[in-house]
Amino acid sequence: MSALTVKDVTKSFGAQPVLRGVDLEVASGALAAVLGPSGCGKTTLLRVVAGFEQPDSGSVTVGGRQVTGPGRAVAPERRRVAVVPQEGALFPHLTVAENVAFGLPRRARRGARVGELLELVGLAGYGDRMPSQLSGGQQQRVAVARALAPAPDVVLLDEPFSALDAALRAAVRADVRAALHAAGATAVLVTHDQEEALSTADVVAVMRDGVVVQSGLPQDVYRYPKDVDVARFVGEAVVIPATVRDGVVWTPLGHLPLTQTAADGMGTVVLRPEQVHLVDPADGLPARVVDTYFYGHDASVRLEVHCPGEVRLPVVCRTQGELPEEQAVGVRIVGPVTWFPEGTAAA
Ligand SMILES: Nc1ncnc2c1ncn2[C@@H]1O[C@H](COP(=O)(O)OP(=O)(O)OP(=O)(O)O)[C@@H](O)[C@H]1O
Repeated sequence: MSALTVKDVTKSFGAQPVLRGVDLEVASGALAAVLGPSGCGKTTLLRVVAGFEQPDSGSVTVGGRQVTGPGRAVAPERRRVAVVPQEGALFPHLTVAENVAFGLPRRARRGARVGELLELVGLAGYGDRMPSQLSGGQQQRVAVARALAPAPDVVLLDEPFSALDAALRAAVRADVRAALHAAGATAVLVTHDQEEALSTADVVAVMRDGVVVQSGLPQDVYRYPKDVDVARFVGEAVVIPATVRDGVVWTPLGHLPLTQTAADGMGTVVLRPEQVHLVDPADGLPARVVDTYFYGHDASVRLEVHCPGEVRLPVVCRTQGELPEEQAVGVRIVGPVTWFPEGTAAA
């Protein structure tokens, strides 16, 4: 069953259309990421779901009850929707326990629930501290505990990790995800960080220019992007001109297997850097190293492949360490590539 359904929601600010028919469905208990570039309308969508903003048209259903629709606007506090803002926004003059209890009905504030929630977010024993005595990551966990306190139907998280430094972000992300799952909560996480969306969410909805252009499992969105823009947005993409003849795709890198069947015509194929394997120069297409970007866990190496017919093609691969510039290598493409016929492949 779906805990949240957004149907054809539109919203303009003055003459500027910001949401242009958003559809989104989140299954009960799932963590969905809404992923999109800055300004595509993510926060506005969240505000519409929370009830802070009334859309021009469309509907929002939470836990089977329509909360926004034609002639219908349930007040934010009556929606059973909780919001975790970018920076926790804890009450500075209340203790951690009091902050969490704030989300509970008055009669439940003295019971065991606050302790359970703090344990859920890994902060058992922190109840008497003041927010100023906590790290940024701990404050975000308290904000999540407070949001979960009234057992809302849906928790909305607006870029909740963006203020944390890189090392802390991954750990807090994992803990928050575990806490949401342990609580059985349905959640929507808004982010412009593709790695965060792919690694944290059960489903990813990619948003662009006020619409959800593709949603699905993180693996599917990454492997089978709907167009070249989505491919580029959810990860590094190698984009190559191609032609399909008799159902077979031809590229400057040779004949490559496709993820789907294709009608004859011109277009492009997209593959991922991890599909570009380095082999002995004698065993693959000849290439030379242009430069390397070192990321610690791996490195991204830009190559120029020397294809038949004097064609020079830029591709990217992943390696464990740097390679010297100008080094001669061989290249082999492994696994199927995604085909976009001309006209569908937004550049
Ligand atoms: N209250 C408002 N009045 C006028 N324009 C607004 C208002 N709220 C948002 N906008 C505009 O709507 C557009 C989308 O904003 P929104 O905050 O939803 O995008 P976003 O995808 O969340 O971006 P970011 O990742 O930068 O937060 C922006 O151009 C923004 O300036």
